Amino acid sequence: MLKTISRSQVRETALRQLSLRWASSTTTATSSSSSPSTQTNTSIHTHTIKTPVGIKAAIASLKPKTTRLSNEGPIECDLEGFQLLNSPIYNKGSAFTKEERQAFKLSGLLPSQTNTLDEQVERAYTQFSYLKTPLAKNDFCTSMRIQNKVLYYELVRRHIREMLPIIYTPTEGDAIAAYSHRFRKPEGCFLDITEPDTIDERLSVYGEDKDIDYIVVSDGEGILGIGDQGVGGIRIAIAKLGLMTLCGGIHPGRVLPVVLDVGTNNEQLLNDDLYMGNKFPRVRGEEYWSFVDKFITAVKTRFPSAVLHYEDFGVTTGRDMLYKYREDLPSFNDDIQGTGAVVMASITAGLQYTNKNLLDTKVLIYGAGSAGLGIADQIVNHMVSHGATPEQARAQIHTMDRRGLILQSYEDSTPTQKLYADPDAEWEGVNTKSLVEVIEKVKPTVLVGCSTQAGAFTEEVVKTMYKHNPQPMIFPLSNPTRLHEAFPVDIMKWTDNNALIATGSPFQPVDGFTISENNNCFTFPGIGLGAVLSRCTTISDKMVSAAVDQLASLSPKMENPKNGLLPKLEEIDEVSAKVATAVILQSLKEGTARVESEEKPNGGFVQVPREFNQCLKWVQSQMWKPIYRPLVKVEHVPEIHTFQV
Ligand SMILES: NC(=O)C1=CN([C@@H]2O[C@H](COP(=O)(O)OP(=O)(O)OC[C@H]3O[C@@H](n4cnc5c(N)ncnc54)[C@H](O)[C@@H]3O)[C@@H](O)[C@H]2O)C=CC1
Ligand SMILES: CC(=O)C(=O)O
Ligand SMILES: [Mg+2]
Repeated sequence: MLKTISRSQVRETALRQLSLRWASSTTTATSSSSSPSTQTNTSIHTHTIKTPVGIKAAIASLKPKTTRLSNEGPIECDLEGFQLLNSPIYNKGSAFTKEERQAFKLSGLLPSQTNTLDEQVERAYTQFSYLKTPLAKNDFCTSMRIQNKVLYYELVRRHIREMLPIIYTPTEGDAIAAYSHRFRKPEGCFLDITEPDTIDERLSVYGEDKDIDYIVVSDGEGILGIGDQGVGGIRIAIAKLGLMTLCGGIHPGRVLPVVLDVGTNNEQLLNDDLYMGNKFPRVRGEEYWSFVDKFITAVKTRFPSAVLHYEDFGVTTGRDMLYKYREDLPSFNDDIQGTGAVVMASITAGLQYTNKNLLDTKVLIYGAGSAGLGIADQIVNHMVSHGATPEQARAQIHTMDRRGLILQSYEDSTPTQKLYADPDAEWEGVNTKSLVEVIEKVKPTVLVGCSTQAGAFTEEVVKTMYKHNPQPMIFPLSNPTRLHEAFPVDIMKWTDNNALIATGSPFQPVDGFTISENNNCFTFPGIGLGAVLSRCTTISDKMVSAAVDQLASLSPKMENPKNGLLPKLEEIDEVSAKVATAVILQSLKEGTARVESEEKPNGGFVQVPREFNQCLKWVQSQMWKPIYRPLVKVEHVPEIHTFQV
């Protein structure tokens, strides 16, 4: 129980906490025999601490200007009254204890009863359930997220199956499309191409050095299958970061959503008086890339240990960006690598279940854009790491776009499409625009849809797949739900319930068969967490492949044919921790991890266990959890805690 605390007690408590945390951080990672219950939740995340002068001096005498963020014990807080209630990181609403209410001048601002987090979650869920439309529920969640992070994440965690489609795809797509009309409160960081020299100043509001672990950036051109949404793209960055916290345990005060407002080609937005972004066509070419260069430089300089995640850029931009800056900073394109990895994991699980060989697998990708080509690349990476040459692997993959099967004679193909183009001579006499004819010739093991063409996997298409495979893998991945190439209920009907399905959005089971949501949320939070914790210099293909193998190994399909290809959503935080562990171990193996060169505040260096289960425990100990912790009143604490991101 927290009592009113005097300055000297505060100092004592703070110092005790610090020394405890520092002491325990020495043993956490290195002690292989400690049980989970004795493991301390000591994060390697560090930040500048601004505590009262006396404490500052004491801290300085102990070691440097940084302290550790922990996941347990009291938290220092310098806010009070309305400011505290308005700080989503610290706010507990009706759960502030009597003592905290007195210490933080909250007594007159709250009704007399104190609630537990359980009671708050129950009340919030009842309010959520009353709301009639997904968008109204999405608004409710947004408002809760900017009021109280612990309550929000605990609410969503407990109702993840029901709430994920509200806070993520498909509802988030509708919320983004309506961004300027439903706007209430700004969140995130807006970078404006008309003011390229203000990038660092704009980022500086979010701190410096080690204040930020993870950044999601979008220019809003290719949002969730609904195309160009301009400045509304800020919300995909916010949504993805929400999942980084929910599934990947990244601290919600140490993330940064960024939109690059470079204009929009969406006529509807350009003609909308309420549209809140730059009202001119997208800037391209040299000016665009010079803006992006400045952004990357600013990120590297200001937040040198942050991981950068690209989301929903246009088809060629996203790819160019990934490869241009890949060696410069730890960066990752979710639509290319995250999606590729989860599809490869589903394929691997399907191959294990049907007892087929990876290198004999033929894949037809319908929709050779960012996601489709990312999937193709990931399949190649995986085949190569399992013994194929890149040429052999690419020969197993066929791609189609709006022109039909991509042939070598097509001059307007992108460089990546050209890698997968089929020789014209092999396709003489075949109508390469017909999906059915292409399937007849290729006889693919797997058909992947990321074309945004609703209903493209017709009965004839699916039955042709089934004719050549007793258990065809059919993955309609296009979001939102209405754009799916086929619905699972039809695919199962047309294949006598024999298809192995994974979808882009959630679907109900069909005849007791779970339909796995082949969502990249099974990969990006784990890959991102692994990159943050390993402090890797780059996110390599092999690190992504390690994530694939780990995710596939968690497939529940072998246990019961009615299970899905991927684990249950309810297990996603555990899945992410395991994926992160595989990524960290791979990074250590490759020598790109910097975590072990991080000096601990009490001297010595972080040591990450090499044994999988021990490393997993360490990873789990680093993950932020939505629990209320006692607040300790101090005069100054890191400003980062007050951000609403
Ligand atoms: N489930 C998941 O985790 C993810 C799903 N997606 C979804 O995948 C879809 C595609 O996304 P992106 O690749 O980013 O878009 P994109 O615009 O880069 O690619 C779409 C591709 O589909 C092709 N296409 C259009 N009409 C076609 C037709 N009639 N026949 C064959 N191909 C056709 C286009 O030529 C283009 O190559 C979206 O719906 C997106 O929401 C994307 C990323 C992750
Ligand atoms: C899920 C996702 O990243 C997309 O549809 O773009
Ligand atoms: Mg995306």
